[in-house]
Amino acid sequence: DVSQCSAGQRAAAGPLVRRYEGAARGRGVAAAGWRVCLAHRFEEPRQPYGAGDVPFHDVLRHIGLALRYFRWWYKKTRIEKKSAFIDLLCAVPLQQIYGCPLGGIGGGTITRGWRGEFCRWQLNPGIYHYETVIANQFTVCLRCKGQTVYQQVLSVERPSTLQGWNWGYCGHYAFYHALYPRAWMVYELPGQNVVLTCRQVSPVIPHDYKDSSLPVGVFIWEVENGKDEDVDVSIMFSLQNGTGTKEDRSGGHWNEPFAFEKDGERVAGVLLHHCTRVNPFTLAISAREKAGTGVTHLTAFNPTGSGREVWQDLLQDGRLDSPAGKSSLTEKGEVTAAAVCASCRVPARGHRTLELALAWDMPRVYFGSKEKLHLRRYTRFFGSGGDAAPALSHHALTHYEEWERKIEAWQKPILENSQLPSWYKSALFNELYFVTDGGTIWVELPPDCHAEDLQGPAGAGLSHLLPVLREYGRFAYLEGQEYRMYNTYDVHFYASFALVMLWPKLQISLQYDIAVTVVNEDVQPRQYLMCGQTAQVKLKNVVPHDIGDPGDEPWQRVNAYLMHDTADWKDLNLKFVLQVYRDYYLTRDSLYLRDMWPVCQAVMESELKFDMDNDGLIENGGFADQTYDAWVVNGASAYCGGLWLAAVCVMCKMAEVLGDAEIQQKYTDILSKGKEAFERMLWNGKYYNYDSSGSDTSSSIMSDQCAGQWFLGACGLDQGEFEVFPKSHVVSALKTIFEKNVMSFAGGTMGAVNGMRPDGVPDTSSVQSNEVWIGVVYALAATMIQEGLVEEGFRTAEGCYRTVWERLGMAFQTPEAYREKKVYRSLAYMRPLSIWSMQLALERRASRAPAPVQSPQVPIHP
Ligand SMILES: CC(C)CCC[C@@H](C)[C@H]1CC[C@H]2[C@@H]3CC=C4C[C@@H](O[C@@H]5O[C@H](CO)[C@@H](O)[C@H](O)[C@H]5O)CC[C@]4(C)[C@H]3CC[C@]12C
Repeated sequence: DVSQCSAGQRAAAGPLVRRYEGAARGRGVAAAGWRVCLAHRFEEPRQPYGAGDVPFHDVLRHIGLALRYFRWWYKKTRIEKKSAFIDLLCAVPLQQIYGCPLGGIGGGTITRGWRGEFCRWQLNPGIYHYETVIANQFTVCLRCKGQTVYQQVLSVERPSTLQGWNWGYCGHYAFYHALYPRAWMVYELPGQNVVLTCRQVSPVIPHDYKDSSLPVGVFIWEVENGKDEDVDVSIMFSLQNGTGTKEDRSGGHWNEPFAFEKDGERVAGVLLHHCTRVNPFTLAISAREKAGTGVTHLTAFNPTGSGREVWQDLLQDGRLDSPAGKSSLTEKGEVTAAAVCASCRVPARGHRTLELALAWDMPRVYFGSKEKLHLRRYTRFFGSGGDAAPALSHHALTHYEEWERKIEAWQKPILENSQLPSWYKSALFNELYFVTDGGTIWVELPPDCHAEDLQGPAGAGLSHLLPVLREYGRFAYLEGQEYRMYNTYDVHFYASFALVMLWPKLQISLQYDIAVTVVNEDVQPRQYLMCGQTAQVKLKNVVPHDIGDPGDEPWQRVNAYLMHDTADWKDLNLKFVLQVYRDYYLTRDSLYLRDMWPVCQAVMESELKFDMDNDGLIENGGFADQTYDAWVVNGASAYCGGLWLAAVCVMCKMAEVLGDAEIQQKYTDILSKGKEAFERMLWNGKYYNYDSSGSDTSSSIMSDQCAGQWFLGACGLDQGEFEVFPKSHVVSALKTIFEKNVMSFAGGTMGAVNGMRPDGVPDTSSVQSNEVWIGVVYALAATMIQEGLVEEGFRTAEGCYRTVWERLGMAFQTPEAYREKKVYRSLAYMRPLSIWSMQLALERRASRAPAPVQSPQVPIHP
């Protein structure tokens, strides 16, 4: 039966389905997730942060930076004709259209919008373009008693090309539902009594290091026939050869039909060979053939014309012509497309399934500099010859059920926990999109690679570097789609929870890569834009800001960021040490701990020089020397001082585990001095002051002041002999943040503002104190949960989720920051993955024991 839903159920489904006029609920659609009617409009206009939004005092303060940046930007973009790693002058405009991306980890991603469009592309690693390719569509054809009764492109668009197609599906009769890595689209076909549910599945499976790397997505079409007669149903999937850029017209592209049979399973479709000079690739559209399901194709058609020949072909008999042989090569200026069609008969009042897939094979990739060839992770399973698309398609269509079983087993305990709010379930899984759609790249180590090649001239002495990278490859993801730096480390600190909890080996591999860069240097001098001073790119024994720009040669040349000389940043080294212990605590990988131990000691030695007065506490340098890179800190500070004490604490713990008594004593002494100094200099009776400089804003309430405690709590080092920050102080600080930064800001509906003055007015002393950072808010919520302020934690985080996903239409592009009004900054950002630390906190509360990452999740009772 075609399942129906009532108006009440519609209302319960969320605020974005108010315009839904259909009655269908679809088939197998998850209960929790992000749901939106295809007729929805996001009303609130928001803009990227621009020069016009900078208050006068900031203009004066940053005038030097602005001039230096402009000079650098002009040389980069206009003279060298390259793109800037952060383009402050051409921000990506906000489009409130995105849905779940397709594809596994590190093989590139193709994002579909919630209206079904194919609109965001990342095939060249780390490089995005935002283009809706109009020919990429699903079209349905219904036939009764040998006559076509209905044929419709399942798109609400009315484009100027392909005018021979029937566009303009009425969005009021369909909804989209995302629960990453799956999404559903439910279409009621007006006047037909037929409901289509398209389930989109990508292979993103925790603790899986094979199928999770595959560049594929599957579309399972559930067809429910509510009629009293049989219906022949066809779903046609059309795709342009390319990604919507000018390269689609560069000539030399061609298509060919294919069929692939293995283990008695056959898939058929069309390969679209995209023959560019750099990073050529093949797209494949296909469908699974089975008893009662026919698969037909059209090898090539012109997607810029009327498309009438395609339309008529399908209309005639619900099938495509299926010519044999290859298409000719496209001429310069010409674009080509192909289509595959799966058809079956659905009995009266019955149900059938059609399975289609999209795969893309770009096995060998160059980054912008084109210096080194990299092989993607999936090539170890499917080869690097560029001919894997048929096998990938076959694998996807014959394994998606297994993927779904694994995804369900992973998500079920969380989804079924009635004590968790529904928005949280959506946020937790949907924010995970960034693991794949963060410009992510996952590559193999070249087979002839030696430890010396990796460790650089200094040699890191990391005994397990080679085995780890050989087995699990190298992983990198961007700070943000607009902030094009890989593995930005001060931000990864927050996001790393998702990785260590779900793909711990990728976190370990990433950490090895960072460890290698620590012991190496890059003596090239360059000018830093914030202060204008010149210094070398990378100093020895410090953690880099990032692992490089995909527009250049990441891993080879680190520190793409040139706003500040981050050798003087106070947080990076500490964040490395904290992650090492957190990873060890969650994975129990003692080989990793042993390898990282000398690196931790080296970076802590570097850090010790920031304790100028030898009181056991580091001081900030009077510039924005940490992740809040436009918010000046001077003297002892709650953020960096807190991280420092937490790092010193884990040094003691690691020394204890490794039996290094001398180091343990050294850091125990520092810790006892430092704790005393921290309390004396920063505690004001209610919370920790922003810094100890005594400036006008020293007493600001920073939402992230408990970051050190957050990490200690996550690795079970927050009580007993390891208590660093007095419990009563932590709780008081969190309550103050909740009262001031959360509840006194935007009526408590937008999360926590970064900096609040004690009188309840946001701290406007810098461009960042006045922002809400979504990733910081999720981390803050986790800290609250850890400390027993569970309701406050959920309330705090909910504000961000509702603002981003429901009010501002920023689904699948959660930004770094927004302000109370008008602006946001840096779309599709890494930091919000920190929501997984909320999950860790909940699991810890439920079990009151360390949650080993390999075991199934326990039910949560917040
Ligand atoms: C005279 C002009 C009209 C005045 C112009 C003022 C502008 C120059 C500045 C106003 C806002 C500044 C930007 C704010 C944020 C930035 C982000 C930063 O990169 C990353 O940011 C993360 C924090 O969000 C940080 O944790 C990461 O480590 C960083 O990689 C880069 C600088 C900047 C873009 C900053 C630049 C100057 C302004 C635009």
